[in-house]
Amino acid sequence: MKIVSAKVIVTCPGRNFVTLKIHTDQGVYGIGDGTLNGRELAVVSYLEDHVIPCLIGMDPRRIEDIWQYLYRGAYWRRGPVTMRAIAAVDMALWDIKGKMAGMPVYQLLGGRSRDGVMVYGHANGADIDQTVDAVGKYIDLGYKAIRAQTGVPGIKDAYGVGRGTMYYEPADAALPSVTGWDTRKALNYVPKLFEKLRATYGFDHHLLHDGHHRYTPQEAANLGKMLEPYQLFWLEDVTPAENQEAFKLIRQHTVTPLAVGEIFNTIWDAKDLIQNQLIDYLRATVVGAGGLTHLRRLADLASLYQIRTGCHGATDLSPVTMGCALHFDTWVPNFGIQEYMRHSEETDAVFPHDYHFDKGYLFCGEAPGHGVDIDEELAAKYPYKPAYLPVARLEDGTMWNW
Ligand SMILES: O=C(O)C(=O)C[C@H](O)[C@H](O)CO
Ligand SMILES: [Mg+2]
Repeated sequence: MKIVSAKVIVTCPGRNFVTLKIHTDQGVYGIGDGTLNGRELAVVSYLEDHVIPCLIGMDPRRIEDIWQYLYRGAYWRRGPVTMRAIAAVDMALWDIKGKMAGMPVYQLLGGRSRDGVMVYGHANGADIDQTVDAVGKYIDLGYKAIRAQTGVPGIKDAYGVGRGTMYYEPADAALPSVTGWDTRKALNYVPKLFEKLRATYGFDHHLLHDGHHRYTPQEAANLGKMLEPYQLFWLEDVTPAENQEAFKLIRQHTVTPLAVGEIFNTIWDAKDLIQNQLIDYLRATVVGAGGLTHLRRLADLASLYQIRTGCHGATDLSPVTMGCALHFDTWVPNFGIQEYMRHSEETDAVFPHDYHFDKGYLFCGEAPGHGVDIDEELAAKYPYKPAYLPVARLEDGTMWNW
């Protein structure tokens, strides 16, 4: 069996997606996601100019060998562009293997560990009252877990407060828009949101919050401590994780569960965090961390330390990644939760899929492969549109982490 051709499809049904389609000499094809929000065309070039020429003639059944070939063979290891390109190939190859075997991907991974995949939705509002109302709407929709982000008085366009209630699309401008940040203001306000959420809805639902890399380790420890009475499911990306040791300081001061890793590319980004038990949930996902082949290595290492998975699932990850993630989540023994930011109707139409939401859970389908396809004719109607993530600056103009 051989790979005979592969192509990259870029489409923008409301936001940009990079999709790889690999064809084999047996008439079977596979689909993979390589979207890198705000830097999409770098992955397109990496795939078209440097990966696809090497794939032609290879045996698509050799998923592991092709992964090693693209990782070790590049010499230049890791990084978001390389690892997303590898992920796109990997997803397409698992899709092909599933179709050849007549089995859904979760069966190939080892079979079902659970009936459904618990997800969390994104509630946000301009202030505490609006955010509390938004959480109520998610509860009415049957969600068991909800991430809550609020606008903060005095902070321009605080992270997580989007346009619309069901979609949050931060990559919103042809050049990066400038948002603000002020830790003092956030520390004054965010705990009050969770106080009000618990007072309004009680403690039956899981609540989550994303610090989006804004706090220093000391500030993060302070926030974690202040949030303890509200029993969060997790506090995410509370400080940047390039320095994995930084989490020791946070851990010493708070029992609020910590999640990190949506920007991790490989197991090396998470190794010390995992082995020192500095986090509780790992946010790495299929497109970010080199596909299913590499993500399961991360999950296995994490399982030795009772750390559970919580795959990134924002809308910049295409339905192809969501499909793969749901097969992974259905299998992985140390599953924690799956993020689920709904895609727009236009996106869902471009990527027909067989997963579905019901009462706070997502369910992957039983179609052979990962169950997500691309309607190329429809995709062609939505050409690429440059869109950047925002940047963040402090009040005095200093560049900060968005
Ligand atoms: O979903 C989350 O937790 C995020 O932090 C979303 C990110 O801002 C988004 O994926 C950036 O492209
Ligand atoms: Mg996040």
